[in-house]
Amino acid sequence: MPRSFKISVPASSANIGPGYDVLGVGLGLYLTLDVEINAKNASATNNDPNNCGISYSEDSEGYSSVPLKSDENLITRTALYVLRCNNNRTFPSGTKVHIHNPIPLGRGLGSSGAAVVAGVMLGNEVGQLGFSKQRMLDYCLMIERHPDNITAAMMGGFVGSFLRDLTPAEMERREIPLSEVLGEPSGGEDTGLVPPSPPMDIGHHVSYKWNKAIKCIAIIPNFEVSTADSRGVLPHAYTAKDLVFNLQRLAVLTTALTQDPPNPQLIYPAMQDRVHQPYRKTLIPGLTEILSSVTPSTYPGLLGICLSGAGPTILALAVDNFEDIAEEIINRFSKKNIGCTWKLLELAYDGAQVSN
Ligand SMILES: Nc1ncnc2c1ncn2[C@@H]1O[C@H](COP(=O)(O)OP(=O)(O)OP(=O)(O)O)[C@@H](O)[C@H]1O
Ligand SMILES: N[C@@H](CCO)C(=O)O
Repeated sequence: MPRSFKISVPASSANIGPGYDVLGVGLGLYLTLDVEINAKNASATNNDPNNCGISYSEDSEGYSSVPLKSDENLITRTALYVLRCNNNRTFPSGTKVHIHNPIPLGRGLGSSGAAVVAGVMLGNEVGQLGFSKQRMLDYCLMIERHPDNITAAMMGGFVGSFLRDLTPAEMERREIPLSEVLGEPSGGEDTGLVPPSPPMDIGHHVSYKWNKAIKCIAIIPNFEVSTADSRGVLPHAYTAKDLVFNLQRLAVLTTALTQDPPNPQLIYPAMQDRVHQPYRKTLIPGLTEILSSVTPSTYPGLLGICLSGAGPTILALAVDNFEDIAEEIINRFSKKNIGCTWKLLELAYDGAQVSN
């Protein structure tokens, strides 16, 4: 039976300063998948062994580099994971997925989180599995193992999340190497392996309010930092002083961003961090100076500034003066010979959606 639907998933910015692996906001920049299932048109799937033809719009980020084989592309690989956990080896015959991706890859705007959420939703839809968003988050967490980007992408808005304690057996299932969860690209062979299903209700989250006057300025440098590399430079242990520094700010920030009018004297210091940003300066030239020198007193309208996710994008929250704030940060990066683009984004309040 021919069927078509669309999946849309927002970009996201994680951490928001002190909330490393905890806070995230969905951003109004959407990865979209136009999906067609039409058994009569099977040739359009490019003879893919999993029955799935993939195309990207030419203006998509990563257009010339993302893999188009269903067992290599992060979106369809994730969908195959969900399907194979649920007794389907492949996509339905004649599945076509056309992707439009405006989210820059490897820049700290949650491109992989959006791809994983889109992939889980795709598996859920084509397999007609009927999972709730909460259950789909479990699948996402088997792939992207920190909850901040995927919760923001799935649920939208401003969210805080944590992972529940797992039993030893659940822990073993969740810590299975990613290659065994997603399967290695097999060159077309179906290995027949059934991947591990996720434990139930791994992620817990809460949605905060957000003062809608606050806009997000994303200043996006022209180089990539992979999340894995950016996590690799972090220490394994912290002093109590540094942890308390972050906890105090985290507690204040979640409410400060709801207040009307927003108070820059509260928000700016509450967005400081000692857990990840100081260590990531080795990967992002100029980071420390940028974070400390663009302030609400030099740029009225600015509320706070931080590294977006694992970087290198800088996220500035502001109610006014957007262009001047962006230009100042772009100028500071240009002194390090780094070019940037910038976007003014609203929050994506609704999160990931499927529509007909
Ligand atoms: N739309 C997409 N289609 C296919 N692969 C994608 C897509 N989006 C992201 N990816 C994969 O995810 C990788 C980027 O993931 P990574 O976690 O390093 O960065 P990010 O998600 O953009 O940043 P952050 O997690 O800090 O917000 C890309 O190099 C690509 O392999
Ligand atoms: N919390 C994550 C977000 C990036 O995926 C990090 O900072 O590494």
